Amino acid sequence: MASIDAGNSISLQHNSRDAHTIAIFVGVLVPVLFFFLFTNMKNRRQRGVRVEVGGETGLAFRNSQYPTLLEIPFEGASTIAALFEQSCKHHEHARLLGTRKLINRQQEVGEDGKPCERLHLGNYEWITYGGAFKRVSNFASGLMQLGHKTGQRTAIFAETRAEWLIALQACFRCNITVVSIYPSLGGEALALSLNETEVSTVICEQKQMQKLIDISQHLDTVKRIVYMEDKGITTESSVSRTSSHWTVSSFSEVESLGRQNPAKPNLPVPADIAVIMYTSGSTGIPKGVMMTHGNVVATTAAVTTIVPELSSEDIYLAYLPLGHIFELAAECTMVAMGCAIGYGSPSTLVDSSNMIKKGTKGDAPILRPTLMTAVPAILDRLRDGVRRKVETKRNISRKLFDISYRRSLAAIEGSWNSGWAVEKLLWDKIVFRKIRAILGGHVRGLLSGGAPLSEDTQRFVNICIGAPILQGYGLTETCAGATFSEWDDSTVGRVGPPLPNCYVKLVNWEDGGYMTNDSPMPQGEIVIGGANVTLGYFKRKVETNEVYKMDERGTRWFYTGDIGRFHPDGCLEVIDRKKYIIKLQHGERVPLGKVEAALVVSHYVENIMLNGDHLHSYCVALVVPSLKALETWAQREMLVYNDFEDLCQKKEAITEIHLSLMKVAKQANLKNFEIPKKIKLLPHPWTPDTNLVTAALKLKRGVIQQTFEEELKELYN
Ligand SMILES: Nc1ncnc2c1ncn2[C@@H]1O[C@H](COP(=O)(O)OP(=O)(O)OP(=O)(O)O)[C@@H](O)[C@H]1O
Repeated sequence: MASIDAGNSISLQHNSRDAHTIAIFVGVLVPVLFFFLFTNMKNRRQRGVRVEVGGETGLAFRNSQYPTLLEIPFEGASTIAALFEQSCKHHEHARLLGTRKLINRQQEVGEDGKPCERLHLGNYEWITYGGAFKRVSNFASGLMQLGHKTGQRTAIFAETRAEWLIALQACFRCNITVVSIYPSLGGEALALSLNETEVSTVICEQKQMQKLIDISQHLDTVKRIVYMEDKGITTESSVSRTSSHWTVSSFSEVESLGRQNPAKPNLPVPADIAVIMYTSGSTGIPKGVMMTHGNVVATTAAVTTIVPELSSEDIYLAYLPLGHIFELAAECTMVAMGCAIGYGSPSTLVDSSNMIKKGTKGDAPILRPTLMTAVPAILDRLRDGVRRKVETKRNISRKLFDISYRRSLAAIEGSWNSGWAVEKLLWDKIVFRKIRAILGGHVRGLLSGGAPLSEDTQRFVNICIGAPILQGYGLTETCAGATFSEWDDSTVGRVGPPLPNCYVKLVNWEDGGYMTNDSPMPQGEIVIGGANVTLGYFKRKVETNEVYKMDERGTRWFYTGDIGRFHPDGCLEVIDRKKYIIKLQHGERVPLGKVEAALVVSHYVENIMLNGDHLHSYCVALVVPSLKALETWAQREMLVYNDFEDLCQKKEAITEIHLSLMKVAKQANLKNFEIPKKIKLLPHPWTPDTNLVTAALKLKRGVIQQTFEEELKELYN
């Protein structure tokens, strides 16, 4: 018995040891093995593949999932008008356009002591796809009734709002080409673009009327104005003053005119020009790009493949300028998939936005979007806002944030022992939930584009928002999209493989020394070919022929002037624009935009422009400091100063910001010659109104260099 007992106990011990081993194997090794397998598979996936194409010799890639180029999102949707009509029928009862109710406007005094307007906004009020289709049809009929003829052009001169999209779609139903104009455009540029494109009807916001009145003597072709009504803004006097020149009608008058006089649509074909869109103007005078319906639907088709399971369950927050192709393409994509679009603005986006009345809610927390777009400057601000908020917290909360951030970062970067589901849930619940609430708490994807995004910002926002930050690369000339990083690609600093609607080719830039046989990665000028490449610049044949080329196989190529490199998995990294890669006195090359994107990570920096040239051996920088960050530091240091302007002159402030720039430069592995040796602090913000940045918040280098010529000279003394 005893031996049996002993044997039993031994075999029991054996069994329990075996069970233990199995448990360890199943509980630890299997997940670890799976983790490595999965991570490897994800990281090794070939996202872009080589392709043989026509035209200039180079190295071309296409999207690995699409052997042939995608041109339309659905059967029959070959124009934006047809796509809109199909979607409205298919999603008739789903919500399409949401606008916040304006409760009142109030004049207050801002933090800087200047008067400012604050808005008390209520909930979103919605129009369904069916309702929007009726309004579009009515507005289209109304325009015809007013006397606007097919073949004449309209201009939309307004901030992003539901009526923008209604007017745009209405024009397309009558095959009218729309000229899109940024509301921040100054009088002279406004007159120039309206005259150049021979616009007959301007559709604007009530608040933009005065700008038109001021230049009315210089407008050669405008015959009528349709203004979008704004609650609480009166234009009676302006309307009567202009009536001698133009026919002036309100948006709702045109709709009701159309309702009473329905007209047959005159639908476009894919080759018709849908939009003449002006480029941002970051490198000079904006050029009008002619985009066909075919171009826009090709972009729409491609972008629908980027966001998984895009559907009428999705809510998109629209607030970037619709006059920029990035926003227009995003909204067309949302419409194609039946999503709801809630309108907001950069100055009312979150609770702390400068036009939101204290104690009331920003657009995002009310709308609770699932998808958003952003330009890098906005993501940088979001990151700074979160960092500032964390800094004001008690020591323990700060520590908790740091730990959770570090652990989440390690998980994303592939550490096997962090970021497991339970741990992730814990950090989400106790740390990140509050940050996510800033944008409503439901964002599942954020699309960034239009300019270089710093790796630090991309990662920071990705972790804090808990959603992928997809980076896209494209130009107005390529109808936004050329490449987009993919949903499951957790790397930063790259812009993904080619979109399924185009090829992306690198060609040698010998003068700059970027060659397709460079090692370890091929480099060169980025050339884009496919259905999204637009017709060219309006009335600028010479410039068009310089950068647009048709190859022997019928593919249209656009030479972007940007320099990039392809990673082994077929993803593109944009190095910078040719124009922005400058050579210093001793021949070192500095990609200004890329370096600025790394330096803007300093929490002291609101805006920065790096400057360098072949006459000097070092770079310098003009910096607009963040008022909040610099003043908080100055108070902590008990520095005495009169006002912000005075603070920006203080040696201590300059040194503090310079040190911070050097720190972030080191973290981003910048080379010594890329780091500015001297800096100048400028107290006034660079906004589109100052003409120092574009409507999409990109630097206008030429204008900045001219405006601060003296300051730059001083920095080189
Ligand atoms: N993800 C990105 N990373 C880096 N640069 C980008 C990215 N997306 C866009 N860009 C830059 O933006 C440029 C396209 O910008 P856009 O079409 O808005 O007008 P613009 O080129 O700034 O204006 P203009 O042609 O009048 O100077 C590209 O050529 C590229 O330099």
